[in-house]
Amino acid sequence: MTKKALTIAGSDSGGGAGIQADLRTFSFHCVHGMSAVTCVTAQNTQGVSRVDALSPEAVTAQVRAVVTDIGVDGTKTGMLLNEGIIEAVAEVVQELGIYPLVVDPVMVSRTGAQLIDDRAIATLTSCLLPQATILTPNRYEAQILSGLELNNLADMKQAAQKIHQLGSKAVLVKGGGMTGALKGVDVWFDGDTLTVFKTETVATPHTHGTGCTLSAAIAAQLALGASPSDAVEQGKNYVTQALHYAIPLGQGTGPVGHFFPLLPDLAP
Ligand SMILES: Nc1ncnc2c1ncn2[C@@H]1O[C@H](COP(=O)(O)OP(=O)(O)O)[C@@H](O)[C@H]1O
Ligand SMILES: Cc1ncc(COP(=O)(O)OP(=O)(O)O)c(N)n1
Repeated sequence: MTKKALTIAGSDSGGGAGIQADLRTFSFHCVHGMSAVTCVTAQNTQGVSRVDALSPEAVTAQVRAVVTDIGVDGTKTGMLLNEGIIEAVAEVVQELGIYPLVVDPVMVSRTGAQLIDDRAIATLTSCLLPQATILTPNRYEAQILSGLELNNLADMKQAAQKIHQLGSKAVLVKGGGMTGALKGVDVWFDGDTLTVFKTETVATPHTHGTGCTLSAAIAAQLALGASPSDAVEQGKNYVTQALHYAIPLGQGTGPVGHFFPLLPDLAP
């Protein structure tokens, strides 16, 4: 039977991140992909120039429409943008019980710029994080959530354990924003086991969409029935492959190659 996955996230007009990356990732995994759009970004490989939010009601209407008719085997959230959308998403997730749930707490860009305001961060932390099967903060998001500075592996491990206390079942602190040998090293904590997930560091400047792609791949694996830690391991392998086939589009940071078996290897 066809498995179904839902992304609740923003649109990236450049096609590298957001719902565009999520739906490609779901397709790669042969999972039927559905979307509830939260906001529309005017974005390319060089950055985001404008963001328009949908109303919270428009977001939850999309979720209800697909859940009540088609059903959902795995859900992920991405860019939720503001307090109203976060509150509405947290409520509808709980009401409809659309778990397993991967929460990618999109708050800070790769360059360290804060994308949502402090009230939205507080609401995300109190309402949505405790519902997450797996929470996937990047380096900067993990710094905000843990109150720690992340400079080495010991810091990442400590942050994962501290963030776990916020209530998610498991936490994956992602290392794409770390430097040197730690770039691409992720740390997992589920309240019991502390695991370091490492593939290899891919030497490409074209890393746009890695976080969205990873959380979508994990949601797809969960929808297919994988355990949370197996879903992360598979998802990480997928992102690493997609990075090897990253596509040098535009003037800035190009997207990862979601359909790498069909693509030429363009890595330097
Ligand atoms: N250059 C790289 N080589 C290998 N893995 C990477 C690289 N950059 C990012 N990753 C991996 O991509 C995934 C997404 O992490 P990250 O880029 O930190 O997230 P975000 O896009 O949310 O900032 C993680 O598994 C991370 O380790
Ligand atoms: C619409 C939208 N959602 C999320 C992001 C962030 O993408 P992500 O894969 O987490 O990471 P970067 O590509 O920004 O490193 C986005 N840019 N747009």
